[in-house]
Amino acid sequence: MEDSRIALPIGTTLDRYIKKKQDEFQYATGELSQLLRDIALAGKVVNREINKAGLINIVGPIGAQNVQGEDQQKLDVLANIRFIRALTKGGEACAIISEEDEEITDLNNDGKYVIAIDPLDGSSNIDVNVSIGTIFSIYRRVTPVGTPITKEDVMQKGNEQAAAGYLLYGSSTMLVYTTGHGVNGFTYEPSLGEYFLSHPNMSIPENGKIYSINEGSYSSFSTPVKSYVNFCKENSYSGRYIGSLVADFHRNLLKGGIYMYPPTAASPNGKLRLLYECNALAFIVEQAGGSASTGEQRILDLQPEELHQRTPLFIGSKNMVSKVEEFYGV
Ligand SMILES: O=P(O)(O)OC[C@H]1O[C@](O)(COP(=O)(O)O)[C@@H](O)[C@@H]1O
Ligand SMILES: [Mg+2]
Ligand SMILES: [Mg+2]
Repeated sequence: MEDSRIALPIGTTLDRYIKKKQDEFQYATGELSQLLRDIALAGKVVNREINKAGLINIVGPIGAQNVQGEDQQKLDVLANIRFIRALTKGGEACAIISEEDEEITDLNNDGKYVIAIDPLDGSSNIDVNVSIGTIFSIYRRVTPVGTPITKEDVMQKGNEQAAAGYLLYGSSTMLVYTTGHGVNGFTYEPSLGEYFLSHPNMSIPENGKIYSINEGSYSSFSTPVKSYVNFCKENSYSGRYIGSLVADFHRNLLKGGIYMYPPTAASPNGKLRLLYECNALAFIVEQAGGSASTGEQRILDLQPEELHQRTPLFIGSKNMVSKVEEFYGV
């Protein structure tokens, strides 16, 4: 017999939710909704491939490097193909910036939106069956529809995002997104092939006791970062670091915490990319009541100069991020 303590009524599907919000906020004429559906659909395909990755020879490196000199994994490349294909077929996107492509992928000049995407985040965890994700940002183009896209369309500040989200391929698969009216999370039910609203109006605790950082690089952290890490230890915070940004971020969003990727000897500007990693999560965290900073400046105010630009990132519970900024002297 079903236990009423654990059996939840299955309610709102992603499709129904998007439709309802579109009617409520009229945030678009339907194209933005369609883009979210396209991304959600590609996410289902990628999820299926990840689930059987070890069985169909798609784990491991592909033998090439991306523009940033990182070894591409087979799944990085496959996920990139899946998302680009879905966004191309949809017709709403005029351009895509991807971690896996050196240049902008030009699509339909009649599309109104520019997409920035990290198709597979947490590549080093693919082969070891640990949670990985996809991160995306959606911007409205600034040049007239029907004309070729320009640098202006692509190099927009994070605070211009129309929507942003991530897919987390974890112990369950989730889609979390915002269109600037709060953050909502949907859990994928594979047997029904549907995402259902499971985490409405997500908000991050103002204070947290989890810190996530690759402490192996401690010796090359700057003094403010070392001081903050020591502060976390003195206060007996829990150290939790999966090494998949999406997964670390998602845990901290639910529980309260901070994720940090500061400048290190190996990555003097930090490792994470502004356009397709940091901006999306910064928009989400702010919509959930948290903050995202370089240590000295709000992430969403940064003016991008390059497609694959990196930035230091401190993101999570508001009071934790302001404590880091205090150590920076902000
Ligand atoms: O191994 P490190 O240096 O701690 O870096 C881990 C970080 O690198 C990333 O894997 C970078 O993302 P990609 O896997 O998309 O390149 C983040 O997900 C993660 O938080
Ligand atoms: Mg990534
Ligand atoms: Mg990636």
